[in-house]
Amino acid sequence: VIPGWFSEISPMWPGEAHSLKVEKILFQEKSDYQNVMVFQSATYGKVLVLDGVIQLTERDECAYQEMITHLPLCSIPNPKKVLVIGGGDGGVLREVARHSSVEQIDICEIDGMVVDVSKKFFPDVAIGYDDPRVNLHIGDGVAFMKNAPEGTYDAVIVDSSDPIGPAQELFEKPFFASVARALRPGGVVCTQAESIWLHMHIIEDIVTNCRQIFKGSVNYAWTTVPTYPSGVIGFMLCSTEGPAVDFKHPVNPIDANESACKSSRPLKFYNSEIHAAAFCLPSFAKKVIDSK
Ligand SMILES: NCCCCCc1nc2ccccc2[nH]1
Repeated sequence: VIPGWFSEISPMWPGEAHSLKVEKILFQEKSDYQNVMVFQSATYGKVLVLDGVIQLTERDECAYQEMITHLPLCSIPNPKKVLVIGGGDGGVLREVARHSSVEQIDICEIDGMVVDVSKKFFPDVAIGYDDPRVNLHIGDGVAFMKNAPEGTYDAVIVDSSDPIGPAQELFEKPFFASVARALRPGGVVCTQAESIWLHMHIIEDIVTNCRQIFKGSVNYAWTTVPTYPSGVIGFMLCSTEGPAVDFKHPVNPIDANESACKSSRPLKFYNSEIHAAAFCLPSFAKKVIDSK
């Protein structure tokens, strides 16, 4: 360990470790579910770390939060009811709130400490909780999904950590089936779906499961996040049987400074061109994803 540096060592990326220079550790405690740490980095702002894995940094969180939210919500004409599973930092809520058609934003986060820590150390991310349309549930997203009435949501966003840890069940078939049931016909789901550089086997299994469960369209998109190992992270975009969804051509564009809630800042990353581009994949990934 190099003093003054945080190295992200994890079985999720064997043999490599992204490092950030640490100025000061601001918080470190064990919740009922995981180790929660916040540190001030030298060049990426404050950093949220769960069980030794970087979840977000102030400097580049926009790339992840904006893409995981607007890829699904800009793909359907009039999203009204949205559910977020995970996402306790509030960043996805901040992005969903930009859509004026949205009337109800439910969020189910298993670890209350993540919510409290985000509100204290990441106010520009946790600002999402200020929107009056938000209903926060602290609990297991798997159970929440099972209890959701059939056909409730226009969109579900699964902003989870990784299959190693509390989020494991959010990557399994029964959970995807419960999401499909809770979505209306032609509803959409967007899930955190790992890195094509590091996790092609995990992605292969997710695509196989999604194609069996979601009878609309199933697509993989990706974005660049410099502080995620391999510099990229992806998303599964699926729709249920019903009105066709063409993820690659946003029917409900959001422009750079549209924001339904007064307090949100202009978009830093997402735009309609990068929406379409996000679905263009390198051949080694296309071969696996398009063949399933
Ligand atoms: N809600 C935050 C999502 C990211 C969680 C941590 C993480 N960091 C990653 C880097 C590469 C591939 C998958 C990853 N998963």
